[in-house]
Amino acid sequence: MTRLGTPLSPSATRVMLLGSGELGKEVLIALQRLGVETIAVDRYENAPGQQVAHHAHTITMSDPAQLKALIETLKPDLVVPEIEAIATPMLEELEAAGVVRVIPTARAARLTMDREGIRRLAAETLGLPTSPYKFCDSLQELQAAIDAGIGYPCIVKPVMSSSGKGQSKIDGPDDVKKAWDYAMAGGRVSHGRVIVEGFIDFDYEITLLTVRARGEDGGVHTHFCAPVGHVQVAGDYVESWQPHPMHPVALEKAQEIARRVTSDLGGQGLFGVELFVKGEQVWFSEVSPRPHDTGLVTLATQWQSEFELHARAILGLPVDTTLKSPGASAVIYGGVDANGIVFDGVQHALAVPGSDLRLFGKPESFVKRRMGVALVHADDVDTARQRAKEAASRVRPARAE
Ligand SMILES: Nc1ncnc2c1ncn2[C@@H]1O[C@H](COP(=O)(O)OP(=O)(O)OP(=O)(O)O)[C@@H](O)[C@H]1O
Ligand SMILES: NCC(=O)N[C@@H]1O[C@H](COP(=O)([O-])[O-])[C@@H](O)[C@H]1O
Ligand SMILES: [Mg+2]
Repeated sequence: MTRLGTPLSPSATRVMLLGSGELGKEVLIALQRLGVETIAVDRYENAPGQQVAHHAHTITMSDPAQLKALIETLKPDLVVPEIEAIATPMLEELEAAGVVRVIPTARAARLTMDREGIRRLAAETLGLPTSPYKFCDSLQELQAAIDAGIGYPCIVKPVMSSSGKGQSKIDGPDDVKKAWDYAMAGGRVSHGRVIVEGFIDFDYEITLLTVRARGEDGGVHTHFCAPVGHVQVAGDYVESWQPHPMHPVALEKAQEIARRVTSDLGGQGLFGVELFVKGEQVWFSEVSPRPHDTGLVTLATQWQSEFELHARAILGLPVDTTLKSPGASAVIYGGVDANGIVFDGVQHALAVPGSDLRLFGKPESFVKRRMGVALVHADDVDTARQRAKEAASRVRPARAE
């Protein structure tokens, strides 16, 4: 049975987010609406989620000592990882000692923290179809892996990175050194290890948002959202839409892969299962044991967004993954390197029929930093995609005078 308390009182239900970017901000808002006392932690001050939580803390989350000290001092009921780069072995220790419950589990956070843990689990333990891959610790090993069978084209990624940071495609021998150097510069935590993956020539890719939530019978059940289609540029999502139509055989395979990987990771919460599809063939790519950036679209398309679903599932509450309307999202990049930027054109953007915006409030903008997103609901996905791109393009980030 779930009992929720009153925030800022001794009865409070207290939840700590580790990472408080745009995705965490929406989870925090969903928790706030249920009267949960929220603690937003990030690596820099005034992160988006810190601006809406009851409490804000800034630490190096990859430092086990700092993480332990904060959790032991604040003693939250739940710890909710929002990014990969966290000292997850410390979370496992604290969970094992009964100090805290980690969402979905500390083991899931550790396995998905780097590409090696989750890829070996999916491909080698669970036998799920994936691209061919190899892990390499040097340029020489990378070249050898390509020559020994991965071949061209292939994709190189730092083992610990996200949103395409440090990722590049290799089309031939001339690109190998460039890709290695780029990976070394782009990882979240310096780590001289990469994965090289054979290139999958997919028809389309989806995120299958999958929720493990407790039912009234007390058991944990798996629920699927309608497939989210998306377009990625340089490994970073720029556009997503829901629902993405799928051949029934491919959809069944996608759900089976998602069910198997999320059941193994266990616990309660929402997962973003990334899949590549070609005809009736489906490959597992990776999984986030938390809301997914491409799932921002659900703020416009579902009765319960992926953030509300996560909040409900982690609190042991029932969920409803029903679609409300077709819709789409389009990313707004910073376009400039500057602090405290301004956004012009918001009134024109919101004049697009069915549109909404999220401006995340990140204190510092970079040319390619995601600073906001346009959301649109419409009668069909094609219209929604056109309108979302139009709305996003009408927002013009600029340096403050
Ligand atoms: N083996 C592959 N074959 C073809 N395309 C790929 C492959 N691996 C990655 N991609 C493309 O690059 C995108 C980003 O890859 P991936 O999801 O592994 O990176 P990421 O940095 O973890 O991104 P995010 O954090 O946004 O999920 C994929 O969504 C896909 O479009
Ligand atoms: N693909 C993962 C993803 O989208 N994560 C989201 O981006 C934030 C980091 O943004 P930043 O790099 O701009 O600080 C994270 O905190 C999370 O909300
Ligand atoms: Mg991805």
